[in-house]
Amino acid sequence: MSDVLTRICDDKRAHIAAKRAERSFAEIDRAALKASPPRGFKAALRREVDAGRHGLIAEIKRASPSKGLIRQDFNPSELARAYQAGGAACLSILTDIPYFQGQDSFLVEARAACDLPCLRKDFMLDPYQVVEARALGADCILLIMAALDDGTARELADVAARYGMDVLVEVHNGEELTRALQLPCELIGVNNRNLKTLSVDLAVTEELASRVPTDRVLVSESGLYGPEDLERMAKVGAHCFLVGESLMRQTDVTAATRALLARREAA
Ligand SMILES: O=P(O)(O)OC[C@@H](O)[C@@H](O)c1c[nH]c2ccccc12
Repeated sequence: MSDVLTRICDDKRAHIAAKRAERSFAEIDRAALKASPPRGFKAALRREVDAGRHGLIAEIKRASPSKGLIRQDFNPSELARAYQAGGAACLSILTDIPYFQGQDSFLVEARAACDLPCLRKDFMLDPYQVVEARALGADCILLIMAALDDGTARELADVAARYGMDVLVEVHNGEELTRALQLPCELIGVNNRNLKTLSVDLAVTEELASRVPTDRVLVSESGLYGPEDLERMAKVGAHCFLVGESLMRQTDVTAATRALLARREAA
């Protein structure tokens, strides 16, 4: 039986082939070159960390393979504005359709509704998707080391750089981290969720954090619910966070974002 990540990536390859038949590479390339200029994603996170604050990447995600439907009342523009008002530094928007009920239009709408840099959250396997991300307005893309060989990861990172986008490189174990550190990418995301089994453990960030050089920006991803989880991650040197479900389940997203970022006076 194949694992979740393998199934997602197999479906993604078929999806990319269909997209390519609909809209040629030359066409999306033209759209990418005309797109609104990239907002600095990495710079926005660094600004927060340098000011002694938590750098939050707040995620717009309607559903997931592990949780099913997460949010009923789902309006990407409103969510983007709510996250910005609550103090998020950046946004992450799921565009994968079959597993996350995402849409490319969610990225376009969310970005247009706020000033925050936006990550296209998807399973990137082909340069076509990277150029398409820029055409949709993305400021950053995600590269998942568990889904990519070294050569492809390098190629996708190079394409992103050529189009002025930042790259968040995601790892889940020491071997993937070693490979990620060979890439010319400053944002290293440690995913507390194993994408093959979907199990979550915050100890993953604790185990890997000390191996991330201080000139990189460490982002702890997944399974973070309250300020105490952020403080736990901050203790091992992670000051940036990617949070989805816990915020998406709240009625008042702005208040929830503020509460998540609130730090104890003594801290
Ligand atoms: O909803 P959570 O547990 O707060 O997690 C957010 C984010 O880290 C998660 O959605 C994620 C991390 N890496 C991914 C890769 C693909 C899809 C989704 C993800």
